[in-house]
Amino acid sequence: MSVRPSAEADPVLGAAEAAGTPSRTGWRKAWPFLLILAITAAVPLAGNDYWTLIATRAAIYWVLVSGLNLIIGFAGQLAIGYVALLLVGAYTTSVLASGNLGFALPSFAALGAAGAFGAVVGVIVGLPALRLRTFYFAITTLGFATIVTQIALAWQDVTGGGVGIVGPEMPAPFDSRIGFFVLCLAAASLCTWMTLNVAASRHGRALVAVRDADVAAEAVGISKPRLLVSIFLFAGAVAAIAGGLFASLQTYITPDAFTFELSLLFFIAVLIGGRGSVLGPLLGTIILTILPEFAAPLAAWAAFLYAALLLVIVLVVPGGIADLLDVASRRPLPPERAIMPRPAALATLLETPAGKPASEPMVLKGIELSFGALKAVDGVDLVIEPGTVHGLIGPNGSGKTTTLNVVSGYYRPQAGSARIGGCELLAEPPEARARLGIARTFQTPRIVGEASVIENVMIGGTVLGHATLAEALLALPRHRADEVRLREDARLALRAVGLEGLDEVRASRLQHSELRFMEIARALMVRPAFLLLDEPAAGLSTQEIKRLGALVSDVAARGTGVLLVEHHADLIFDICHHVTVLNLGQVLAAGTPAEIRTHKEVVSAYLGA
Ligand SMILES: Nc1ncnc2c1ncn2[C@@H]1O[C@H](COP(=O)(O)OP(=O)(O)OP(=O)(O)O)[C@@H](O)[C@H]1O
Repeated sequence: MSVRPSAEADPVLGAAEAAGTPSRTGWRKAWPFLLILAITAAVPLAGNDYWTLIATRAAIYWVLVSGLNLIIGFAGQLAIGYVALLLVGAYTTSVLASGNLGFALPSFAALGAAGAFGAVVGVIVGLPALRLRTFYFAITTLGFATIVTQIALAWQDVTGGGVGIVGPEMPAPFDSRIGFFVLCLAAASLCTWMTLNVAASRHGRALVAVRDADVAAEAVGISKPRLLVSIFLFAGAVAAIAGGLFASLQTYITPDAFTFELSLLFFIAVLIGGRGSVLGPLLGTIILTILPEFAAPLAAWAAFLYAALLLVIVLVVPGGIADLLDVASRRPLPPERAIMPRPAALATLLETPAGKPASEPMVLKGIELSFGALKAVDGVDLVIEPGTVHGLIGPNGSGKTTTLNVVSGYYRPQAGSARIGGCELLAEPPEARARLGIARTFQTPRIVGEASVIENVMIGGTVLGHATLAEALLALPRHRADEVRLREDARLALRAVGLEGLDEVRASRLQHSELRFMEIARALMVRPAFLLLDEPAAGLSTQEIKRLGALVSDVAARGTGVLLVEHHADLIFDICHHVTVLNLGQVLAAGTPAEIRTHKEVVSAYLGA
C-alpha cells in the first residue's frame, strides 16, 4: 500500500489500468522513481569511477533497506541490527564461491544460496518480534549482529576469521566496474518495484494496520505472526543478496567491515525517509550514502552525522522526507462537508458475491469474564437474530464493551459459549472472526492515520483477497484482480456510509464523526453476517445520529445481525428490534424497545425518570 496517499507509485491503480488503459495517475506517481533511476544510471557517464563506486554502494544498500523498510517503516518493528543479515549474506556468498567448504559454486549460484539462507536467518532474527515489543526486539536484533560477527571471527577455517576472505567475483559482463554497477542498479530497481507492489497490496495495508491499529487488524482477520514471518523471509533474502553484492564490491571482507555505523545507516535511512513510504527511505538511503562523501574530513563522524540528521528531521519534519513530499495532503479540505449515506451503494456492496447474510442467530450463553476480583460479565445470555438490530445498553462499566470484546475474540471468557449454528466462536482465534462474518467498530476509532481513507477501508477486505505475498511482490494477475476488486468495493463502502469524495484524503485529517463512519465502511468490507458497533453515535451531531440510525437500519434490513452498544437512548429506541440491558455485568432486562422503555428497574438503574 502506498500509505502516503498521493506521493507514491501505486502500481495497481484501479479498474482503468487493470483493463489496460494506463492512467495518468500511474505516471504521476512513478516519475520520482524513474527520475532517480535516470540520474543514478547517468552517474558513470560523468567518467568518474569514484562516484560510480558510490552509486553502486547506494544501490546495494537500497537492496537491503528496501526489505528492511517493510519491517520498520511498514510493520513498525524496530530492527536495528540488520547489518547482521548483510554479514550473513556477504560471508555465505564468499564462502560458497571461494571453495572453503571443499566445493566452489559459481558466484550467481552462491548469491542465490545466500538469499535463501538469508530468508531463513531473517525469520530467526525476526521471531522475537512476535513476542517482544519495540525496544526489546530492537535489542535482540543488535544482539544477533554481535553473535554473527563473533561467529565470523571464530570460525577461522571457513571465514578466514579476523584475516577475512575474498569476496565473490562476478562473471562477465558484470566483472567490470560499469558491469557491476548495472547489476546492482538492476537489483535495486527490482527491489523498488517489488516493495512498491507489496506496499500497494493487501499485505502492505495489513502491515501498517498491524503497526498502527493492531486490534482492528486482528478484527478484520489479519494474522500478525503469519504476516510478519513472510515479510521477514523477504527482507532476510534481499538483505543477504545485498551482502553478497557488498562482498563483491569490497573484493575482500573482514568482520570489521560490518560496523554498527552501517546498521545505523540502514535504520536511520528508513526513519528519515518516513513511515509507510518507499520513496522516502530510498531518498534517505541515497542521502546517507553520499553524505559522508561531501564531508570527507568528517568521515570518522559518520554515526554522529546520521544521528544529527535524524534529530533534525524528527524535529523539523516528524513525518520524514515522504511527508515533506506529500504536497497533496496539505491541500485544504472543504470545511462544510456532510456525511450523506447512500442506500443504493450499500445495496450493491452487500449483494456482491462475498456477502453472506446470516441464516442462523448468534447465541451467547452464560458468558462470564472477570478481571481479577471484578466480574465484568456475569452469566450474560444474548441472542442476535439475523436482519435485526439488537441494542445493548446499561450504565458505565456494566460490561457492554466487554461482552462485545468476547464476541469479537479480543477477550476469552472464563465460562459460557457463543455459537452461530453449529460453530463455537470461542474455540476460534480472534483473527478467524472476520472469516466467520463478524465485523466490528471501536469505542475509540482504531485507524491508520497516515493511510488514505480508501486504504483504511480496504484493510477491512484483507481476508477477501486471494493473492499471496509472492504474487503481490511480482504483481501477478491474482494480485491485480484483488486490488481492482477491493478498491471498487471500498469506493462503494465509502459511498454507502456517506464519505464519498474523501477517498484519497489522509485519514488523520478527518473529523471524529467521519472516522466513525469510516470504521463502519471498513467493517462493511467484510460483508458481515454480524456487525458489532461500539458506541458509534458518540461525538456525533443530532443530524449525524439520524443518518447513522438510517444506515444501521439499512444494513440490518439486508440480513446482517447488528449488535449496537450505545448510550444514546433515542437511537436505541428508534432503530432496535430487541434491547438487552446490562447492570453490573448481568442482564437486568431484555425485550422490545417498548418493554424496556417502561421497565421499572431499567428506568431506575439507567434511563432515569
Ligand atoms: N482490561 C480490563 N482490565 C480490568 N478491568 C477492566 C478491563 N476492561 C474492562 N474492565 C472493567 O470491567 C467493567 C466493565 O467494563 P466495560 O468496558 O465492559 O463497561 P461498559 O458497559 O462498556 O462501560 P462504558 O459504557 O463506560 O463503555 C468495568 O468496571 C471496567 O473497569
